[in-house]
Amino acid sequence: MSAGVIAKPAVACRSGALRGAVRIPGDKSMSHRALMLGGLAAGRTRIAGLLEGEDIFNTARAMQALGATVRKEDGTWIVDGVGNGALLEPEAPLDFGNAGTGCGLIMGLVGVYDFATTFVGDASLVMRPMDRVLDPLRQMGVQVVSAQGGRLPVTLRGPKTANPVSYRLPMASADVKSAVLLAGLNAPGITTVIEPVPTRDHTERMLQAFGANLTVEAGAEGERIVRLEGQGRLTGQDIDIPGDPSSAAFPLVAALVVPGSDVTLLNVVMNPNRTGLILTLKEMGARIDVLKTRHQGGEDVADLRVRFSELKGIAVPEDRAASMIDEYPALAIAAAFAEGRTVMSGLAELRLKKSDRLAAVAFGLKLNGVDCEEGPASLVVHGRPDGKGLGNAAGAAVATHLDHRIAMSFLAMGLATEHPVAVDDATMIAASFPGFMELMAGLGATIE
Ligand SMILES: O=C(O)C1=C[C@@H](OP(=O)(O)O)[C@@H](O)[C@H](O)C1
Ligand SMILES: C=C(OP(=O)(O)O)C(=O)O
Repeated sequence: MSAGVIAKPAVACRSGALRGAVRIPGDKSMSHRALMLGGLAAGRTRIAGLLEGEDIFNTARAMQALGATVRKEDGTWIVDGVGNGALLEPEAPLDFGNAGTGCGLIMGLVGVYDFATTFVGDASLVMRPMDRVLDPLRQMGVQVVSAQGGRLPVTLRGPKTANPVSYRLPMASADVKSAVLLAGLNAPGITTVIEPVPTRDHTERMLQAFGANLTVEAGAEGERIVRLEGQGRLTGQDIDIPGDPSSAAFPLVAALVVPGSDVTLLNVVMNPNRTGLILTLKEMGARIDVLKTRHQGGEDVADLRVRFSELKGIAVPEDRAASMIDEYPALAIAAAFAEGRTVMSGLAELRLKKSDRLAAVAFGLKLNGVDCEEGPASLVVHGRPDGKGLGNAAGAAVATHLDHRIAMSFLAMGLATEHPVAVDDATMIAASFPGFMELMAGLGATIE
């Protein structure tokens, strides 16, 4: 949210059983990539199911500033691309608002071009370290001017000809992997990314669908080696984007913790790099049925039937973190209603998201009566299955720090606590889940 926008507090109250079948909005990761590759490819890309969230609109505006045409016609987004290698110099700084992925990926996409591009963002985005993306770009010959630690505002100027690199990811990050691959599209020869821990692979899948020569090979000890041939032709595609599992997480967790609930979430991406939350909740005793598995937009998708469940705490395997990185705030809410202790570890990356999510979740849980311990990269939650005594009778609000997932997680929590749960600002929910309030109300949730 840009400075000057007025915060909109919200309160969730203990609700009766949640019931119904709902369609989850389009996947945010896929929506960013569809607009970027559509804007870059030669010819027309038609996108159905695009997430109409603020993070995505910022990517759409950036692609327009780089020469693509983006418009909506009869419910479908139509993108006319410039052709690989033919992005235009933007006339003004590109403003990514709250969106780290939009910003990081487009730094790769356009940063290697031989002109200057400036990147700006909101009060959350300017706090986020972008050096993780800028370091490989520097190796490719990009000149970087930035605030301290690679923070925004950042200005990039590419070399006459970019060096293709072989880059081993120092952290599990699909954003960094994707930025390097997108930069490699404009470098002669082969760009290689080695990821020690697999992360979401939507960039690889979509690049292949647009015609890029990209291969994935298994390396030693579970490494993935991605090789991309630069300067190839990309051709516009028709894409049908399925529902975002990271958005599904909120009604899913709400249905698990509100007694009597029986909810079906339609059309959810089931890419194995995105399903860590479902696996974890099932280990905790969640009744989640994965129904009608099928294929859409190059991904497996399914409907999820979710029923109220008696959950028990577990130790969440650390090596699962990348497959549920955005879902820990929602998982922490499920853990607040589980019998016993839930131990989440390997969470250093959570401190670098739209907010310091480890601190924000621990603060919100404590404010609402949940016993928890925050470590440098871990969170232990002691659950209270019936929600008795939980919530904040005095109406104190959880600080959301411009983070949509903190807002939605705590609103889901308040549906099953004895006292209401308030958040200081629900406006950021529009980043990823514009119809959240209406969707939850349709299921029977009381959120004001
Ligand atoms: O590639 C993506 O679309 C995303 C990757 C993740 O970030 P990292 O790759 O930095 O972990 C995730 O947190 C973000 O919401 C979306
Ligand atoms: C971290 C997130 O997004 P981004 O990194 O794109 O800002 C998110 O949506 O949870």
